[in-house]
Amino acid sequence: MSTDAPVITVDGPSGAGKGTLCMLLADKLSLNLLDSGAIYRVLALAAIHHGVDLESEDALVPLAAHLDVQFVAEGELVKVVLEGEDVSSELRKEETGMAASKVAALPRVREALLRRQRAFSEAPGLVADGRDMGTVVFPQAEVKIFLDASAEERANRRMNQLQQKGLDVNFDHLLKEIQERDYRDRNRAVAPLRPAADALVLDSTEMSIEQVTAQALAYIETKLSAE
Ligand SMILES: Nc1ncnc2c1ncn2[C@@H]1O[C@H](COP(=O)(O)OP(=O)(O)O)[C@@H](O)[C@H]1O
Ligand SMILES: Nc1ccn([C@@H]2O[C@H](COP(=O)(O)OP(=O)(O)O)[C@@H](O)[C@H]2O)c(=O)n1
Repeated sequence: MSTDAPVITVDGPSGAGKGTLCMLLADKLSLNLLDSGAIYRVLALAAIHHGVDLESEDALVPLAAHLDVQFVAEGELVKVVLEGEDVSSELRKEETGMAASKVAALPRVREALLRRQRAFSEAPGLVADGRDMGTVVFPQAEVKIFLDASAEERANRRMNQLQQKGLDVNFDHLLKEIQERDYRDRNRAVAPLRPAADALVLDSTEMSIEQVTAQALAYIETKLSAE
């Protein structure tokens, strides 16, 4: 991978803070951003809208290969348009995340989405957020980070996030959903969630967003200056 367009991967389970960290890193380092989870979420929504069974690999592969999605930057936010329809708010719902983890368990579906994800790697470089960025999609990435936190802390963060949006949420229900999604992501046959052998593992359970960002930036600087 060319150092003209370095790739920084951030993988980890739901609620660990990947999206937050990646946005800050892309902003501070002026790099492109890939939210790979959004692609799996969009595919799950496309399947639901078209009445396609979330476990039918044969029906999902062509949908994945021809996914008509646009990510439109609108100031700080990104509007997600699926087949001409703004699906941004539907995209972030917990049930969409759960549906995404079902379609993401299918090997040929993952294969069909590989090229689309790799196309994000262009100058001046990329920060890639997901589950298999460092292990499968960008195995040659210059910098790999695996961001973790306890399931209880992640459920707590998700609860606060949803409450801030004015949604009524139940901690036990969220924790159960997070654990179910973790199990599916960690135990699937292809591209399971695990740290790459050469990743820095950061446990953010007891860390603030500022501390995580500072540690990640220091690590990135060390790695990129050693290239
Ligand atoms: N280190 C942290 N400490 C406390 N809250 C955090 C931390 N990192 C992220 N958060 C908050 O937790 C929630 C989930 O973070 P997010 O970045 O969406 O996680 P992920 O992308 O890994 O699912 C957000 O509301 C975010 O502001
Ligand atoms: N690179 C990726 C990204 C997401 N996914 C799947 O997509 C689901 C939603 O991902 P996400 O990153 O948007 O979820 P959160 O971490 O934001 O909850 C995950 O639970 C995974 O099953 C994946 O399999 N591979």
